Amino acid sequence: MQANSCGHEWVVELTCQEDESHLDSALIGVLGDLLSVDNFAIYINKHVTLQAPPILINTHSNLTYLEPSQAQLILNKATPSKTRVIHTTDDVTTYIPVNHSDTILGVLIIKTKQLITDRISALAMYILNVYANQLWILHKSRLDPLTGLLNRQTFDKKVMEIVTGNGFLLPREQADTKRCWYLAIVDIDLFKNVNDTFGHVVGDGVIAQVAKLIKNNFRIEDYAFRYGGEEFAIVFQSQTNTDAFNALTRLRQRVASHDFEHIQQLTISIGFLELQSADTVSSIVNQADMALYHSKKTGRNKVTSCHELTLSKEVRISQ
Ligand SMILES: Nc1nc2c(ncn2[C@@H]2O[C@H](COP(=O)(O)OP(=O)(O)OP(=O)(O)O)[C@@H](O)[C@H]2O)c(=O)[nH]1
Repeated sequence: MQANSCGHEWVVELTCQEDESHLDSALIGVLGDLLSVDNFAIYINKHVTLQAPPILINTHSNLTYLEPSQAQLILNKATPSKTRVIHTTDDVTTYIPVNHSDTILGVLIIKTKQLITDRISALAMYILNVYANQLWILHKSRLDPLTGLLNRQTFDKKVMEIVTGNGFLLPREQADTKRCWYLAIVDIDLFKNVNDTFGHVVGDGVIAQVAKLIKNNFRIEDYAFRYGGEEFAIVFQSQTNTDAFNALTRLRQRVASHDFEHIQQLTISIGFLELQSADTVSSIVNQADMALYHSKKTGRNKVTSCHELTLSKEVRISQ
């Protein structure tokens, strides 16, 4: 796309994007037009507000692929709004930070035979600032204001991405160990009593506190959502159903032993299942809900695996 000297068309192209993957594609296109070379790579921290390593977004880049930890080292050396240039005998590498306010969200790496002009470098920085602002706005729009967890609207999309294998999956430390994705639905037990006894303000505080315990109990590459009023969804990776059960049991125990302000004790009930590639979002949620219902029905403060529930029903039917 051609743009006038101040890049007006490029800014419009970036700021009209409402979807993060489309925003990434728009940035790749704009930088391709601006730089007129294919030798560039864009590494972005997709978690935005969390300290997570940056990942490559233009995966067809001609540059040597950097592992997230290597890209992180480059990011650590970056200063907001300052370009860094390294000359070697064969070429010149230019590093341009992607920053929002004083936070560096990523880096653009350009390899050329000759130093790029100051105008191109300044325009690239300007485009990256616009991209970072738009990324920030999209990120904020995915969050629930009370808990800071991902909101309900983001849930279906993220689950679909994972089920179809199109999501941005951050690499795990032991990348060679196979892990599966699981979905858990978590519901606060007898929460109506909290509201009725202490009022909605205390109730809101309790919801925020449970959200914090959920966040602290899972990994940075897992996803936690506020699914409804006092209901949460966690999409996380585990090696086996038993590992998933244990992780959720740890959360259940942490909530049960947590000292909540005003209220004495609080428990949660959980239902979970492994995500399969043929599933639809509604069937996944239905199955998790069934397992959750079982936890509630059999006394609350429990974790039920959908898999175990199905097996035990089959055993009962066959008896
Ligand atoms: N404070 C507060 N309360 C909420 C919010 N959203 C939903 N609730 C309340 O959460 C309560 C949920 O109650 P129920 O669905 O009856 O379930 P429960 O009392 O938790 O009982 P069980 O789920 O059967 O253990 C209702 O009183 C809702 O008004 C919220 O955002 N803030």
